[in-house]
Amino acid sequence: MKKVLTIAGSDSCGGAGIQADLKTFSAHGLFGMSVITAVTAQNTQGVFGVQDISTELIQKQIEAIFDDISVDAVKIGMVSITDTIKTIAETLSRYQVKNLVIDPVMVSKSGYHLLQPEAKEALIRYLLPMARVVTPNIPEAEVITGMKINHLEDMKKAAVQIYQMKPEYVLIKGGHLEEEAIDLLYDGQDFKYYHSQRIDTKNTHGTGCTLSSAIASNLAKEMSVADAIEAAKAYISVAIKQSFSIGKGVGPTHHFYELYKKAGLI
Ligand SMILES: Nc1ncnc2c1ncn2[C@@H]1O[C@H](COP(=O)(O)OP(=O)(O)OP(=O)(O)O)[C@@H](O)[C@H]1O
Ligand SMILES: Cc1ncc(COP(=O)(O)O)c(N)n1
Repeated sequence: MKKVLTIAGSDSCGGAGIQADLKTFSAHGLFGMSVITAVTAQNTQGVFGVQDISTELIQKQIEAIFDDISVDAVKIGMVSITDTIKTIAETLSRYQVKNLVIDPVMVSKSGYHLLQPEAKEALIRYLLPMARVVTPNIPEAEVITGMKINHLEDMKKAAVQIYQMKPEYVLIKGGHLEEEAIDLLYDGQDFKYYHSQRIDTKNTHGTGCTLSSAIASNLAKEMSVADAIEAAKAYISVAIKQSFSIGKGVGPTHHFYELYKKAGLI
């Protein structure tokens, strides 16, 4: 059984963060594990409070896993503050970490700053160079590069700039584009596009968390990066199509991979 770890924040309403990640791992038939960086009080309408976990406990969670268990892939999501980032980078650097996917979570769909703006530099400096794949959405790619992204040509320029920050692959997600939801992969040489029809729904809470966890799951299964993203894109597209309303705001995606496969949806 392949084992996948998420290092991220808890989302009390279960649509994003640790909860979305663990559901995605299970839906891929994998064993999921978690290191919780922060606990958020959150629902479909907003984030109402955040408690960062101490750096001591974050370090101990990581050590407890890696000292005992072999980990086939790791996904990093919400990391909140500079101290958390430094602790994660320092602790992970003591282990052979395979297939690290970093989703540089910054602002929630409801507009809450899940990464303190001043922690951006630490994310770039300490975490990005450890990544096999980094998966910014367009607003995150804008913050990381300092450039405005309006169309595909801008996405390409941003991908080249982020690649210089030393991840192995850059995937810029086009969920925030107006037309098609095109994602762009750059490996330092070539660009690859992942197309999907834009699905007309407001229920996209946790789409980025789900996509990055699906990529980590597929990498754990020893797929190539290009194939892992292709399969993850198929997964998120169906998960968005099957999304539903819980509460009054932005609802979650739905995770039933095996069911989707049997139904011929993937
Ligand atoms: N309405 C949509 N229809 C189809 N695909 C979408 C839609 N919205 C997002 N996607 C896809 O979902 C994936 C996640 O992209 P998105 O840009 O939403 O990430 P994100 O903003 O980081 O998500 P989050 O912040 O909710 O975690 C990408 O593959 C993107 O193309
Ligand atoms: C703990 C946590 N991690 C990540 C997100 C981003 O997801 P979204 O942009 O859909 O709000 C979130 N809302 N909460």
